[in-house]
Amino acid sequence: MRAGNGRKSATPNESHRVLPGSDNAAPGLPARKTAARLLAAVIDKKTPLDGLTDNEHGHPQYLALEARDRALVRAILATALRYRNTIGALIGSRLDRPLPVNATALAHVLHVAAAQILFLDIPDSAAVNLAVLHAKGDPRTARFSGVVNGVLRELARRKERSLSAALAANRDAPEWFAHRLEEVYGAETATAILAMHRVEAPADFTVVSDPEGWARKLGGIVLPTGGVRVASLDGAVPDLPGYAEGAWWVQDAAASLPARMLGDVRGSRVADLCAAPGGKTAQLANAGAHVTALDVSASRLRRLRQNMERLRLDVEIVEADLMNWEPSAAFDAVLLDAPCSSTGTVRRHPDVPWTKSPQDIEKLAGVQARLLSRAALLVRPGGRLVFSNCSLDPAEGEAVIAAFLAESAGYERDPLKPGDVPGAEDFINERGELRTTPAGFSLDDPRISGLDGFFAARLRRKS
Ligand SMILES: C[S@@+](CC[C@H](N)C(=O)[O-])C[C@H]1O[C@@H](n2cnc3c(N)ncnc32)[C@H](O)[C@@H]1O
Repeated sequence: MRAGNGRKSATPNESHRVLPGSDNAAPGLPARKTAARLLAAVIDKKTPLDGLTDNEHGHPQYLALEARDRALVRAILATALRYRNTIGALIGSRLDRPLPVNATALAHVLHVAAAQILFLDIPDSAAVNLAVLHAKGDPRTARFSGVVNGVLRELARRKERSLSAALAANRDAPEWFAHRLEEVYGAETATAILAMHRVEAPADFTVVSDPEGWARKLGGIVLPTGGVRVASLDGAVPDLPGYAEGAWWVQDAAASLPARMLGDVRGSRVADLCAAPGGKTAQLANAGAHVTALDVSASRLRRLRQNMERLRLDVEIVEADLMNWEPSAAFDAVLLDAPCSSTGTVRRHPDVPWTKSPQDIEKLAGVQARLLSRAALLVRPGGRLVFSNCSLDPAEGEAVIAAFLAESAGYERDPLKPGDVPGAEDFINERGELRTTPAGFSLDDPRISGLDGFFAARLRRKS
């Protein structure tokens, strides 16, 4: 199959004009075009997918679609990103020579179609025909429409034979990320983490009470950490039983652990810094603390307020930058769930490794160090401070804490002991810190296994 030669290859700067005669009204074509456009934004411009597919402020092309097509676009993109290298290798194997490096528009059309053919429940013929129409309608790809047709038909014809070998031969992550996981966790754990990144995460719920009852009503299981896990949801979260009455909130099992590391907070004054959208605020308020929830983002605080209203939890909400916030008195306990690279959430956000870089991790580690030094000033003598985030990288976790302790004589470790947070015993490291990865909670069925990657350390301000 010919990919065309370098001289004739398309340039990324060509316009997105639609060629005359292309069938723009074909059912399903706008969804495929949108998927390719958003894939380009993620891969070429490093734009996070969450923003592009936000139902209020998302990409205009996405917002123009009906709800069903939006869901299709999200499914195509999640699949195309989760299996990006496997898909790329299979496309490559059907080409005589690699695609020219600047033929990115063509690559995105092929990846969007291949994701459907290889992994989604969509007829191969529909995926191929729409990709060909798509290619014909865009001046950047029109001359490659024959290549698109040939490559995708071959891919569909041989998928039974080639897919499992390709899955075994490829790591579905950018090289920097796979390499870093291996360096930090060793080859075996890195492989297990990357395998979990291919699987859609289950839905986890933190319940106000009666986990067994809610597991039955939601069709799930009770996790060792006390939350409820459902393999996949039937419909939208607000339509589930218990939503309106505030009986639970959606929160990954790992994300539920840092707030519990503060211990018994009943009646204590607790500051949840970097609080929005409020999963940990809800845990602390539900446990009986007087919570001050602070965040710098007004829009994220709006979501926090709505969540607290639904859960009927009373918390003080402060919109401020932690770096210059001056509360009137110190707190009994402080939780700092700092902004991070989010590399622990790849199962839910498969764009993360493709949009983040080692430089982002380095920059975020600096932000975390500054926020931690600031948060440390807000704890009363003898009080506890928990620092957490959802990065898999020790530069944003273990190293931040080690550096903080090295220069903060007024603080000491308050190591986590087995039993402090029931169900988290397997995740306590030798320094008494919490470290989870998606390879944890490994059950027989991968669809109900795993948890987000999280780090949390507990410190005490010396009296
Ligand atoms: C990881 S999220 C917090 C998630 C939240 N703790 C939860 O469990 O739902 C990090 C938050 O930090 C906030 N943030 C970032 N920089 C901040 C700053 N300088 N001051 C206050 N909040 C900040 C962001 O707006 C974001 O909401």
